[in-house]
Amino acid sequence: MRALVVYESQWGNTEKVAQAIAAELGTTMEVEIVDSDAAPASVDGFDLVLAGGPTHAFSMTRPGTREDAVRQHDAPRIPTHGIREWLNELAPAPGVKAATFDTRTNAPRLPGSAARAAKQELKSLGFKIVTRQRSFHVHGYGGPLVDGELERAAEWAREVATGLGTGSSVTD
Ligand SMILES: Cc1cc2nc3c(=O)[nH]c(=O)nc-3n(C[C@H](O)[C@H](O)[C@H](O)COP(=O)(O)O)c2cc1C
Repeated sequence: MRALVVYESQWGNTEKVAQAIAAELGTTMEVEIVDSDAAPASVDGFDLVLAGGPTHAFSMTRPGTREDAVRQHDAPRIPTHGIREWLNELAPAPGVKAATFDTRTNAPRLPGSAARAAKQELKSLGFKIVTRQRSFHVHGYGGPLVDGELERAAEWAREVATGLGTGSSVTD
């Protein structure tokens, strides 16, 4: 079993969550973790794909929201290719297993989720969603992560690994 974890991150919170997920999956399978800017255009050779990014304006980031993060909130880095752009260019992969995650601000609690939007894109590319998407919370916009979120990330990764064996797919 080979897994690919693709993440996008401006302050590093989603990156930390992705690393916790990759480390947990790595106890039972081979895992590659890449930034969305460096993610491959095809997932050939992978059996499982996990994609995660920050929630911006109730969904996946866009170039404009990433610029706002830098200009208005002093984010230290700006991806040129977020998860949205990566998915837009990704080759279809019928039957490849997948799940999505995101980070969101803890206060105020807002509706919408990058993970939900990314899941819909993966489904339309033929991926089989094996576990319900999961959100992890940060303080404010820049973080840090709320206490316990990295443990929740590892727990979610164990759920994903367990879901691989059941053969069922998640539809909502
Ligand atoms: C322009 C912008 C829009 C945002 N919109 C939302 C939102 O709609 N809902 C939410 O929960 N958090 C929102 N956030 C907070 C981000 O989700 C938060 O910055 C992110 O989780 C940090 O992750 P990172 O360190 O990986 O970049 C927004 C942040 C920015 C900069």
